[in-house]
Amino acid sequence: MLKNNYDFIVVGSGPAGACVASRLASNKSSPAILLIEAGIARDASNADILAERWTSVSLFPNSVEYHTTEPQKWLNNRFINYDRGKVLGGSSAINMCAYTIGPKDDYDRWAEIVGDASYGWENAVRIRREKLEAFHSVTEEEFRGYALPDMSVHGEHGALAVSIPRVWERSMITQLDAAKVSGLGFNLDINSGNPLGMASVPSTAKDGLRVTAAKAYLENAPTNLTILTEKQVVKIILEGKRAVGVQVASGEKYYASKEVVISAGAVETPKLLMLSGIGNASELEEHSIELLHHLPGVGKCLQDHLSIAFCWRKKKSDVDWRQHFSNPDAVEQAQVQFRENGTGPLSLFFQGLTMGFFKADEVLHTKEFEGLEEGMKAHLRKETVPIWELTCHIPPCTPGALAAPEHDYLTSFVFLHNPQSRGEVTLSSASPLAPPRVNPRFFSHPFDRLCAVAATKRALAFIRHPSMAANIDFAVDGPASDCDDDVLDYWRKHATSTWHPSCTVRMGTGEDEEACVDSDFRVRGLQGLRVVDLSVLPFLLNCHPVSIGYLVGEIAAEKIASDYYS
Ligand SMILES: Cc1cc2nc3c(=O)[nH]c(=O)nc-3n(C[C@H](O)[C@H](O)[C@H](O)COP(=O)(O)OP(=O)(O)OC[C@H]3O[C@@H](n4cnc5c(N)ncnc54)[C@H](O)[C@@H]3O)c2cc1C
Repeated sequence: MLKNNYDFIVVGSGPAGACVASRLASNKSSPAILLIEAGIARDASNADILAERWTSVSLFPNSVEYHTTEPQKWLNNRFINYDRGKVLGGSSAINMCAYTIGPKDDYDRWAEIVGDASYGWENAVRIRREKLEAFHSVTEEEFRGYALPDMSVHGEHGALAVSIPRVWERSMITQLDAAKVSGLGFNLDINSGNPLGMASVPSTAKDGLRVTAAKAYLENAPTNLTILTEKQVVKIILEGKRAVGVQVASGEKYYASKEVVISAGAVETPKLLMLSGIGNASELEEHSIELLHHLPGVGKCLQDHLSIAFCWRKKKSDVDWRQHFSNPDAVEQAQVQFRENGTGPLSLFFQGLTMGFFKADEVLHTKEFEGLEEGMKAHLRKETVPIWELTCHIPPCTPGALAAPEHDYLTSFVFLHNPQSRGEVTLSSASPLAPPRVNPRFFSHPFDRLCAVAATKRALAFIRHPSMAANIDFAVDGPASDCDDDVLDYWRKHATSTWHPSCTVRMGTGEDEEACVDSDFRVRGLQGLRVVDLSVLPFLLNCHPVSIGYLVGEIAAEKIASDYYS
């Protein structure tokens, strides 16, 4: 029978929560850990095939919390998709499996902002080498000139499988060769600490199968780790200024003699804190929630990466997957073959992506740049810090391409890094089952708009370079012209979130009035309560951040263990 008392309770089983729960449970003192997840425990053996990573949100509807933002004023008042994983493993079970860690300068900035070397590049490398990564590089000889992982910064025996494809698709090679000759820049290892240049990006996968946080950390859980699924935590129970347990929607209460750790993600964590009476006094008052602890920064400072897709019709096909995926019988056969012996089309398609991070120094000589605070300006000038990202090896997803699926397309995404727009997560009601209001205020900052124009022009210049243009017939979806107004108009009409919400329960020093947790993840002013997920980032790192979720989990587990068991 399920007991009610534990040493630690962890709420949410995404990359950060699964990692912290599993690492604490493995401590030699064998503490009793309860991990509570609102979503289902999806069978890891079902169709988690990497080649089908694009369809995970539609393939597993019962693993998704469907959501949109508030209307985005600077994006023509559009509602932007804000889905999240609601399943064991969190969003790692529905994401696109791109594994990037970002620039080393970001880590050192994080350490500097919060005054704690644990977050610096050196320690991040130690954790990835010793605990986190199980790097598989099985690339066949003929492709090795395109990827050479720097194994001095990667781990080989950690919890999370990270892989580079065995065989690379033709169109990826075209894109990487073009990056080499066009001046865009090429990178043999996007995760070396310097992400600048086009590269083949590794995946959180092994042998062509997605690896979720649940697979990496929760399979074969020790008996002192109890995992409860389909239980939504609706309240953190406080006794005075100490967290002592949680209550779930069905009414049961669970108690933690040591600590409660909230890892519900950057949207749900601030919501849960506010529902529990921890947040900005005036906002709680608006919803008649009793204020137990005034913490003004809860839900503030939301950051995310804005992105946009462009599409061109190709003259001739240089991909093999279009015909495959448009034939349902072939898809079914390939699934059977892949499940039987891991071979066939599904072992070849979309095993890798071409992706690169880039600077755009023209934005450094503008009034928008001059308007930024000095620390940010200095950071943007650092050697490894990008302004934008280009991803190319993507199936057609824009309206023009979807309307004529019988053709081959080049689809590219441009992402904005170092976003300056700041949003917030607020309550829509005091009911725990009501979705929160999410307002990223995308594109509200002039610097983001400036960078969108610069990034688009640079991306278009790459596609127009003869090495890429040789196979382009005409543009299908993109700005009407290269002039700034048309580029901005295209972004306003079509830009989307990259589903990288972060920074809503920000880590910081005592001088930062809106900082909610200290660098040991402790909620300021309370005992027995930590937040461990992407909410705590002081700024959104310039990468796809699942890697940072795992890193945060590993760092928190070390800190908590050292407080209780060293
Ligand atoms: C569609 C999509 C594609 C993405 N693609 C990529 C990619 O290719 N590469 C990359 O690096 N990143 C990607 N991301 C982002 C990445 O997956 C997330 O940044 C990462 O999973 C965040 O980790 P987390 O631990 O902070 O939270 P989450 O992964 O959000 O996990 C939080 C967990 O807490 C649970 N929970 C929430 N509230 C409660 C509650 N009240 N009680 C109990 N449980 C609760 C949720 O159900 C969820 O399982 C993508 C995200 C999405 C949605």
